[in-house]
Amino acid sequence: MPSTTVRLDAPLDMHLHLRDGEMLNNIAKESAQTFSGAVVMPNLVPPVSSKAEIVAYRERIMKAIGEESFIPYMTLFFKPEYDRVFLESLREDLTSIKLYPAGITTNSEGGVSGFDVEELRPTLEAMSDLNIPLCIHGETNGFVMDREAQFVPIYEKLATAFPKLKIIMEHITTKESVEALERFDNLYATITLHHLLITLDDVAGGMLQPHLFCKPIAKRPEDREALLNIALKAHPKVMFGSDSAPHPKHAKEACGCAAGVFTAPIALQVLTELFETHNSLDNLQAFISGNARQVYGITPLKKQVILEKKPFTVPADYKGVVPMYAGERLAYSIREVKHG
Ligand SMILES: NC(=O)N[C@@H](CC(=O)O)C(=O)O
Ligand SMILES: [Zn+2]
Ligand SMILES: [Zn+2]
Repeated sequence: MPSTTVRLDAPLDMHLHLRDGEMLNNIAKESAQTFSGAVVMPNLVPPVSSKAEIVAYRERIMKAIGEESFIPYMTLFFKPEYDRVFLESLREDLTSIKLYPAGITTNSEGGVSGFDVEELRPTLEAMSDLNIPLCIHGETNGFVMDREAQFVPIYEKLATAFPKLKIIMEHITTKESVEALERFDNLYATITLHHLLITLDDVAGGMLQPHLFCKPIAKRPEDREALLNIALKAHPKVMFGSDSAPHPKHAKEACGCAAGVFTAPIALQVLTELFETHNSLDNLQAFISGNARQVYGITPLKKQVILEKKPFTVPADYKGVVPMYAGERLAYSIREVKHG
């Protein structure tokens, strides 16, 4: 009997941390081998915030991925002082601009400390005119389980004030964000793999699981349900964004565990199993690529990933970075990647 295979065309990861230096060289291929491209987050130390830094970071990424065909869709770290002339000068070098509230997540200290529309207007209007999407890590500094829901009014304020600006709610984790998506034409979202699978119970309900600790923290079963619901039907405003965020093992298995789940090497296999389990395989192509093409207006490199229903045991680590499901068996493995 022939084994079950699933073909994915040009998978895109619309939210990825590739890091820099040794980590970049160690992990970039884990995405570049199977994904056609990824939106690369700018939260380096210091953050990517000039044309020279974007261009140089892109070059370091291309060097790290070597022979693989892969497009890094570059982003700039949002600062309210960016003006139109500056943004015009690097329009061709970037895909979006990423806004972090100051101090809310890994390497976000230089982020935004207020959301006064008039203060942000010059930059956001210029972005709107230049058709540069705004990606946001949407959390307040309130109670950890409420941070994202508390940010929804800020999303709404921005979506109303800048109706032509594409605003992407990154790595959404709550039903409140899912509902906001429906209320505003210009709000979109990325959803991670882990937030489709886990709740806070998996992180802290038993023995603490540092490799599942991330920002935003995984929420309640009803939140996961709301995310699953729109992902499985590939709602046209949602895109896959792994938020794969590698940290060295010693920084995760530590007092003061760094936030981030490393999923790049397992994302396609696990998504395939998840969509199959829910009889939604027909929608996976749109979730993993089609919706992102529409929302961002991008044409990815041609790449076909053939997955096969054959167990794959997840390695304990990838060069010192522990992936989600380390040591466990997945139902699908990558059989082949075809180029062109
Ligand atoms: N998601 C995380 O928990 N961590 C990300 C930052 C981010 O995406 O917020 C990281 O850079 O480590
Ligand atoms: Zn984030
Ligand atoms: Zn992230």
